[in-house]
Amino acid sequence: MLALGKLLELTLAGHEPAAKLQLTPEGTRLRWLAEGALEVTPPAAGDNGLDLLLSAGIHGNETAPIELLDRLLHGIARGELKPRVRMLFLLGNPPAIRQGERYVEQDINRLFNGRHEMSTGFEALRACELEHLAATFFSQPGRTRLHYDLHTAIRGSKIEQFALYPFQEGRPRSRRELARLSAAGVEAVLLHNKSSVTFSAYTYSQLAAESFTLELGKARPFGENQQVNLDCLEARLHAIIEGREPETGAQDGGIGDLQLFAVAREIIKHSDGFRLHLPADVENFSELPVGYLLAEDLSDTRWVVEEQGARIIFPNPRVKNGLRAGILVVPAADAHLA
Ligand SMILES: O=C(O)CCC(=O)N[C@@H](CCC(=O)O)C(=O)O
Ligand SMILES: [Zn+2]
Repeated sequence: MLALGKLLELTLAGHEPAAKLQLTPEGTRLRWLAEGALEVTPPAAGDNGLDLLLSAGIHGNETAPIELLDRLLHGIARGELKPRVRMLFLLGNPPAIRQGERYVEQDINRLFNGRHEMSTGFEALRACELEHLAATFFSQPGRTRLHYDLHTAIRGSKIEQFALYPFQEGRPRSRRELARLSAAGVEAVLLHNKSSVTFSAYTYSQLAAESFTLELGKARPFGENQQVNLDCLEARLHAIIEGREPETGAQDGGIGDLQLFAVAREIIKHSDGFRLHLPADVENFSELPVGYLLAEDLSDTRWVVEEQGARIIFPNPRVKNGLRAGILVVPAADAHLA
């Protein structure tokens, strides 16, 4: 196997490879760009015009997606997986991955879309570097751009695998991409309704990629991900990478059984007085009845459920003040698909 295929090993060891460029016998080029960053370029004759960015480890303790990228890269570096797409592999927060923590000083996934400029510390610098790496990768005109930012969640979920679709004013959601996600085993998609500071929001709004945050199960340490079943996604990624993706049914409008949700409200923690009235082990997509007192904060702020069919995702009272402590979602009435 080509040594550059061992991006995860290099990153865990904090090593810079001596040789930055390597070729497989078929002519696929692997180029190390920075810590945790590797570009894969197929032979020109086989290139099908897709630029695919796969990122994981934006949160350092979400290891199943990191292991998935590691398997894909090993396959490419061994010549078993033969890419027909340009690819950029990014391991988002190497120090946090080494420590097995979500982040070290601050959550990188709150520092994109320029937010890093208002902050300090290495995570702000890394967010800036990741933006540049993605912008350079997606700078070639006339190509199709796709970004999957792979995560696992802090808690269990009633819907195991789901995606979050960023928002940009006036831009319709892609039926084709939703069908592709459905075929990859994703069961639900949450449609954001405002711009955001996540990595997928940045590549979607600034780099014109089709971008998604994928939540693939519950976060566990390296080697303990037997319960996270990535078989369906992995098979679909193999097919995308090798340019042999079966028809998704999107042409006849089909997105299968994919459930679509809209953001009703984001719950923001404003102070240390914030109290979330949910059991510690509540699962994502748990339904909440109308009238339920979800949270309270200083100055008599009360978050009471008003929406029929509301469900909670990502409840987390431990976030820093000013950040999102949960999202209330409802079934999407109008998805505006193209
Ligand atoms: O499990 C949780 O509470 C958080 C899971 C997580 O990290 N989710 C992402 C979603 C990003 C998005 O809204 O697209 C995040 O919060 O960064
Ligand atoms: Zn995450």
